[in-house]
Amino acid sequence: MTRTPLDLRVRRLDPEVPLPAYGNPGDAGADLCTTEAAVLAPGERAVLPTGIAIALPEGYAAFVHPRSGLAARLGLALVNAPGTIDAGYRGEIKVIVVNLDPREKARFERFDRIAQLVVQQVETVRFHEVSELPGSVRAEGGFGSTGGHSAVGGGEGGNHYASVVSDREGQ
Ligand SMILES: O=c1ccn([C@H]2C[C@H](O)[C@@H](COP(=O)(O)OP(=O)(O)OP(=O)(O)O)O2)c(=O)[nH]1
Ligand SMILES: [Mg+2]
Repeated sequence: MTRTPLDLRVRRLDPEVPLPAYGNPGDAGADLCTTEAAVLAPGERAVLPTGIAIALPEGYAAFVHPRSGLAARLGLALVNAPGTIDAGYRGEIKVIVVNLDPREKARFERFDRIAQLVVQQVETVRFHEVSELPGSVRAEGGFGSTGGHSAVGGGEGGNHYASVVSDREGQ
């Protein structure tokens, strides 16, 4: 069964920028382009404009996700991944990128696809303060409570994570 896509109003703030587009039918993320060329030195970050503004219906949010091809090839990450676009936001969608490659610059031309936008329904809640929460199997276990990882534990000087956890337990 084919689902009817949600109609979303988009404003082009740059008349030439391509509209966000899905690479394949059924993809979750629609690609966003940068309207500015950029060169990022190793470790450098930048806020890239997309030339796009949207009006999401109430009860929706859009999330700016990294593109895995750029992550694998260039070491490009989004500092705030995923970036949250609130339903009421009418400004330009911007993408906060960082070059995590230790040696190579990351170069982008105008209209390169730099990130992808995932539109989702979201709940808003009313927060009711209580003195006790209902029980659960997990209870307060977290941060690796279900088992370790080969990179964590043992190994010389490599267990910063475990020391953080045990410091907290001592408090
Ligand atoms: O990657 C992003 C993340 C956010 N935004 C825009 C849309 C979002 O609705 C607004 C605020 O984002 P967020 O709530 O994450 O930032 P904040 O630091 O909490 O700002 P504010 O105080 O405006 O909520 O900024 C972007 O354009 N790109
Ligand atoms: Mg906010």
